[in-house]
Amino acid sequence: MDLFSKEKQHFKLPNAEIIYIQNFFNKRESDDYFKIIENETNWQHDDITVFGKTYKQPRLTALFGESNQPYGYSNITMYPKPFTTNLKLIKAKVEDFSAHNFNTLLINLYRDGNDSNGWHADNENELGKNPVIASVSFGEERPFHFKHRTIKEQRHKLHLEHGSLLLMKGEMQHYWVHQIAKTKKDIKPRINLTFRTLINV
Ligand SMILES: O=C(O)CCC(=O)C(=O)O
Ligand SMILES: [Fe+2]
Repeated sequence: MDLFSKEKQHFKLPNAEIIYIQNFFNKRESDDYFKIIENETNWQHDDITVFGKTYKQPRLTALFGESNQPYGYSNITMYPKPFTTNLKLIKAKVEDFSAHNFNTLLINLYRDGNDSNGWHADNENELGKNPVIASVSFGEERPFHFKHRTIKEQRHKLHLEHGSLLLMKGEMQHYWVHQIAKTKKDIKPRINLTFRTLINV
């Protein structure tokens, strides 16, 4: 039955391919995974340096990997922990659906509306040329904004619902940037899992 309630949206945009599945996990699975991941994860709170000034990153993070290869972005180098049983289950389902293998998982915990993820692209060399990135969301729904770097009218917003899957493919990480903005609304925490494939560079 679950299959029929899944809504799949396919967005064909200039220089990007985006697929969104609303109920990739059902409500019960999503509630359970939210609690499990929130409690089982050893959250990190890293410093980031922007224009020579050091701040605490406005969210908590954790990295999981199939090897010991570190992953670095915005002056942060993260060292992976081995995948847990639950994270392996989520990864298997995402891989099955996307027909793509992932070896790395970056998890973000947005504790409240003050937590955010500024405009960026996931374009590090070790992600390869046109990376496929799979993003699973649990908890509070937050808008995901994305805009084309040069085509100014290409600005969009997708509400990433509890239990949803967002696939970013094609040239997206070269031509587009994305963000999770802060909000003044009184909101509950959100967990986002981004599966990536690191290559040896
Ligand atoms: O929280 C999200 O939905 C986006 C996360 C993200 O862009 C990232 O971790 O690179
Ligand atoms: Fe990102």
